[in-house]
Amino acid sequence: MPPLKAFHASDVVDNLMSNECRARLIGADIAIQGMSIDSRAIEKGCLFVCKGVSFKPQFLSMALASGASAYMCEKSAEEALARVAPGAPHIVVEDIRRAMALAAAFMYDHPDRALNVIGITGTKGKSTTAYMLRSILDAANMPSSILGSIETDDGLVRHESHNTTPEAPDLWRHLHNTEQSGRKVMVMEVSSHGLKYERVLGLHFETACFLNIGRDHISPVEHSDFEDYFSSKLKIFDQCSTAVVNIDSDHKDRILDAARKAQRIVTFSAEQSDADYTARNISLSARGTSFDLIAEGETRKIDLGIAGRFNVSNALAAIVMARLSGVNFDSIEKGLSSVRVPGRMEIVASSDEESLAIVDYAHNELSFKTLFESVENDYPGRKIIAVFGAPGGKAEERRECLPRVAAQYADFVIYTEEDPAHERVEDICAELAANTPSNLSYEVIVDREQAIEQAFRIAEGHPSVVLLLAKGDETSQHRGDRYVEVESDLSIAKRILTSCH
Ligand SMILES: CC(=O)N[C@H]1[C@@H](OP(=O)(O)OP(=O)(O)OC[C@H]2O[C@@H](n3ccc(=O)[nH]c3=O)[C@H](O)[C@@H]2O)O[C@H](CO)[C@@H](O)[C@@H]1O[C@H](C)C(=O)N[C@@H](C)C(=O)N[C@H](CCC(=O)O)C(=O)O
Ligand SMILES: Nc1ncnc2c1ncn2[C@@H]1O[C@H](COP(=O)(O)OP(=O)(O)OP(=O)(O)O)[C@@H](O)[C@H]1O
Repeated sequence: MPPLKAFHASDVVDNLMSNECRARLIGADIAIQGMSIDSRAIEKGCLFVCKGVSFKPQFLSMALASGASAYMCEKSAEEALARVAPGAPHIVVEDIRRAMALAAAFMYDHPDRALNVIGITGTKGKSTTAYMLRSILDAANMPSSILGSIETDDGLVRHESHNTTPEAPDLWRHLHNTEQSGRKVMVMEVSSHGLKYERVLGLHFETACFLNIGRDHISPVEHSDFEDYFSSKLKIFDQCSTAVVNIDSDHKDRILDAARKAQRIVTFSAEQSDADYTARNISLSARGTSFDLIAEGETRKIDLGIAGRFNVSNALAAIVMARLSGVNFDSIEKGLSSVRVPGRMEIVASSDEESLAIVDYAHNELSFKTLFESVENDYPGRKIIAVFGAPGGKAEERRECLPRVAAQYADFVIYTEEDPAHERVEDICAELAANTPSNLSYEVIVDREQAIEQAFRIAEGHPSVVLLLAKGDETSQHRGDRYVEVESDLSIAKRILTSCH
């Protein structure tokens, strides 16, 4: 691990107070180094943060036994925690989420000041755009870190991600690691939850990009309504130098209005000509897309190594952010032609191309509409068979809108498991079934592997496209409190199509 400065607990308190975050040190002014929010991953000498709806006092006992030097907690938890950790030095604060974010930025010494931090928000396309930008930066020999829903790679540590935007102490550690690894750029997806729950408080984005907005993540455990979801996302412009805005998005006037907080606004559009970066002559094929980029007074041909009309919009966003990072057009062309985004628009075909599967991450109304529309355009005359479900315990609106959108395009759907968490897959599928318009035929097969096999059986004998949706190349299902390992949709599709044809 790279060197990290040690502080005294009182330095942290002073820093919080200077940021208008009330804090009080109780006990010895002990040395602390680093910060942790998880008692199962404690580094010796760290400050342990006691927070969260399911926090238990025994996590604090575990953290101290594993070597944490001190802890931070809210006033309301102080008494209960002092009982399990008598005499342990601690910092008491009024708002733990704010305090942990500001303290982490301070203790990791604000690595964002030495980095080009690029934040991408929007309802759909964040991961895809991040991967496109990263592919361009690679082509330009500018290695970058990435934080997003697919993976976390900070130059020193690389693993699958848990959250799209990590909790603040993890975020600042990844920024610190990025700086230590010698990388100069951090490309990160910024979720509405990341913004709402202060995970990115204190972080400065050189560039903040707003891709689009649609209804999603509205449920008792997420956003209370669309306004809460949308206004959370708009907060990204409070902390950036340059705002990049897609003027094709719904609610574009409000987005542009919020973007005025930035020093500069750059716009892009795949549909209109009055943006700074636009696309013309879009030509789609099953395996990729090409278009003319009109920007900076010139026209250039761009070949995109990924299918789907909506990806032109993502590519434009990546191009703008690459230009703002000083990348030349040769590297942009090279990076975009070779891009692969795991689990997004991944096409698997049988040797005779008669059977075709698309593994994609579409799972809400906006992405369903764009994906189905794109498939209908790109594969005229083919039967469309879709396999999907809906997650347990969140985004419940999807159970109503996904069958409705599918019915406009698909010939047959199979409802199946998709991260049921604490609900029964049968119940979720029954809701999807009850919301299915009468013109769409469907079947419920709870086991996802069997559902996919059945989709290919139905497809046999007709030119068709089988859409395996919402899981991408994920290798786990969220069942109860556990993430159970399963074979990914991509792997199942490859296995079936290569063994049967
Ligand atoms: C409001 C918020 O930021 N919630 C996040 C937060 O939860 P929390 O603070 O309530 O913590 P908790 O899960 O109740 O656990 C309590 C604490 O005990 C600790 N713990 C737990 C077990 C143990 O043995 N020892 C221990 O120390 C945990 O590390 C945690 O700090 O910290 C947790 C651990 O880091 C996150 O999983 C959790 O995200 C919630 C559940 C979540 O996953 N939310 C989703 C909806 C989300 O954020 N999604 C967005 C993407 C969606 C979008 O596009 O907008 C995302 O950015 O991922
Ligand atoms: N610009 C876009 N507009 C609409 N739909 C899109 C767009 N880009 C991608 N999609 C669809 O959304 C799916 C998810 O894309 P991606 O993973 O890039 O989005 P995301 O914003 O990172 O999603 P999430 O928040 O769920 O992680 C894709 O598989 C595709 O079907």
